Amino acid sequence: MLLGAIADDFTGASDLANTLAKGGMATTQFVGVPTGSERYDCEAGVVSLKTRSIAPDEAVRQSLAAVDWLEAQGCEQFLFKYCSTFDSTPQGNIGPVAEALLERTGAGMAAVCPAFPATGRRLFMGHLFVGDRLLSESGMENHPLTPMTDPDIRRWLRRQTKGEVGSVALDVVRAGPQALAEAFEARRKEGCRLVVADAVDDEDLKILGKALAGLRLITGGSGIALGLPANFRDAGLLSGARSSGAVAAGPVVALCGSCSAASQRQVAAHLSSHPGLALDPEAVMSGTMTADKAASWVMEQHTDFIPIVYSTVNPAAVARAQRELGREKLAAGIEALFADLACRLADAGFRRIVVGGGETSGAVVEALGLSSMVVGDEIDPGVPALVAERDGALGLALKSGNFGADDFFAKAAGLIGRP
Ligand SMILES: Nc1ncnc2c1ncn2[C@@H]1O[C@H](COP(=O)(O)OP(=O)(O)O)[C@@H](O)[C@H]1O
Ligand SMILES: O=C(O)[C@@H](O)C(=O)COP(=O)(O)O
Repeated sequence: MLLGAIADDFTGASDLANTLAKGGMATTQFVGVPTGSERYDCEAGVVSLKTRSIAPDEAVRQSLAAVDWLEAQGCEQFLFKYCSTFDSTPQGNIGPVAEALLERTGAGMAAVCPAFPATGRRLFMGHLFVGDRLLSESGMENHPLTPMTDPDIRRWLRRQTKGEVGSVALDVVRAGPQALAEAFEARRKEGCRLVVADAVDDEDLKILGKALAGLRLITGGSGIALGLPANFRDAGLLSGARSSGAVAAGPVVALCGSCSAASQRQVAAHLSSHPGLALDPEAVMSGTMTADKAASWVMEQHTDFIPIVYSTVNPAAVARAQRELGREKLAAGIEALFADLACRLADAGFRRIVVGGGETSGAVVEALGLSSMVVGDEIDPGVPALVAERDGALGLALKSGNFGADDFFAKAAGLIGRP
């Protein structure tokens, strides 16, 4: 393993794994920190954690366990992947985890860059934009767990860190890899251990990647990885072999626990020509709707029609249900139903599962007891086809709430395996 990454959620891990695989690295996504002494022969390993919204101390503990394991696998460069909208609170977890990783890896300084231009996330003068809006006016200011009320990533990160935060502006990035590497070194000498770098398009990210060659630690969204495979290729370290998992073959189901604007559009588009079962939160919490009932409904459908089970509703309905049933309890109840449903269907012979939502994906993949997934072709920007081993090949797609075109569910079903 050459490059070891730690991602703070499962769909984010999948997003990063997609970038690395597209760049030509044989990539494996791990479910949590693997136990045991097995050595994996992939070129990039991405450990998926669920640390974005937990207590900072626990996020640090899990991230350090991940970096120790990756180092034991032979990695010499490490990447901490967080959300392209920098999802975090004034307490963390990006700053505390990044500082702990700096310490553990012995890195003198690490770049910070959430930019992901393909999905409209751009960083200019330290300010993060989503499309043509500042982050704090993009809807992310209303995020239920990590409201992003300040678009200045330098200022936001400074609130989370003990050490100084520096920055390099776009003109320095565009001066090229050499000048940029010198600017990073200058910031390090000034005492900055985390340095926020602007990036507006993919070329900027490729320059960044080149400037970061050989550094022990990098942090960012998946965009920061765009230029990294070329460093390993130029050093003659890549085999050029495509990761080839077995092909999943069998019935398919889609599960969506994401309520994002993109997921609402995708579920509505899917329902116009495919069967769907809506999970009513009250029915889930009272036990009127169970995984057993949902599984029976799925099994009654013709799987060629890609049935979808979803809890997706608009923000007003989410707020109402959270008020009445309790936000955390409800989230956990719905996640548990999806997790149980996925297991029942996989046990019943379903071989392809498309999941919408980061927390939902984490719950499903953990319940399925998968340990790793081989990363295949891209379905839509940021979402690859995955194949895992569970009594034979199991095809998966883990979609970040905000990602994917309107026809995502049908398209993914066709790309993660065959009937
Ligand atoms: N109808 C609903 N009302 C309230 N909460 C819901 C509803 N449907 C899903 N949830 C919860 O909302 C959260 C959605 O998060 P997630 O799966 O990460 O999606 P996203 O990637 O869009 O953030 C999950 O914890 C899920 O259980
Ligand atoms: O960087 C991104 O935007 C994604 O990779 C990501 O982390 C998405 O998180 P969720 O929207 O919570 O799925």
